[in-house]
Amino acid sequence: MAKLYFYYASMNAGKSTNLLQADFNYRERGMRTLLFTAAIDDRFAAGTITSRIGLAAPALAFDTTTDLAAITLAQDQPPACVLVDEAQFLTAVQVDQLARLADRHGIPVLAYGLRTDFRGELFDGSARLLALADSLVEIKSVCECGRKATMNLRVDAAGRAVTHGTQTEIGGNDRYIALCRRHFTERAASA
Ligand SMILES: Nc1ncnc2c1ncn2[C@@H]1O[C@H](COP(=O)(O)OP(=O)(O)O)[C@@H](O)[C@H]1O
Ligand SMILES: Cc1cn([C@H]2C[C@H](O)[C@@H](COP(=O)(O)O)O2)c(=O)[nH]c1=O
Ligand SMILES: [Zn+2]
Repeated sequence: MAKLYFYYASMNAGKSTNLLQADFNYRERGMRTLLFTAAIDDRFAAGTITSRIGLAAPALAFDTTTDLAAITLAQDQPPACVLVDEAQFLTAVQVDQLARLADRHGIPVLAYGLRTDFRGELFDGSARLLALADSLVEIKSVCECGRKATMNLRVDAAGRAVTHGTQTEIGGNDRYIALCRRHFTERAASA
C-alpha cells in the first residue's frame, strides 16, 4: 500500500536536501517523480526546490487553489512518487488530495515541511499532515546549545526576537533561527 509520509523539522534542518536525495534515488532507478513547492516561497528561482547545500531541481509551484491530485493524475504517465516541499503551506484540502493519491491511486507521497511557525503554532498543512500521514519522520538539527532544534524563532534585522505578525513571512537564515524549546522560549520572552 502506498503511504503518505510527513518529514517535518525546524528550518535549516535539511528538508529540501532530503527531498532532493529521495527524488534522485527514484530517478536513478529509472522511475518518474513529480515535485511540488510553494509558489509563495520565492527565496530562490520560482518553481525550483533549492537546498542550502547547493542541490536544486525544477518543481511545479502550488498555491492554495492548486489541485495537486488532478495535476498528478493528468501527467502522461503517473509518477512513481510525488514529493512536496514547503508542505506547511498546503491547505487541509490539499493534504486530503495527497492522501487520496496514496490510497486510491497507489502513489506514495513524501511531504516535507515545518511543524510550527514563529509562535510555536502549527501551520494548517502541518496540522493536517500530522493528523493524516501514515508515517511521521522528524529530521533533526541542533540548537546553538547542542539540544535538538525543534522551534523557529523569527528575528528582525537587528537579531531581536519577533513574536507578533503574520504567520507567513518568507525568509531564510537572516529572518529565522532554529532553536531548542528552552532557548526559543527564553529569546521570545525577551522580545
Ligand atoms: N556547504 C554545505 N555543506 C554541508 N552542509 C551544508 C552546507 N551548506 C548548508 N549545509 C547544511 O544544510 C542544511 C540545510 O539544508 P536545507 O535542505 O536547505 O534545509 P531546510 O530545507 O530544512 O531549510 C543545514 O543543516 C546546513 O548546515
Ligand atoms: C517559521 C516560519 C517560517 N516561514 C517561512 C520562512 C521560509 O520561507 C519557509 C521555510 O523555509 P525552509 O528553510 O524550507 O524550512 O517558511 C513562515 O512563513 N512563517 C514562519 O513562522
Ligand atoms: Zn538551545
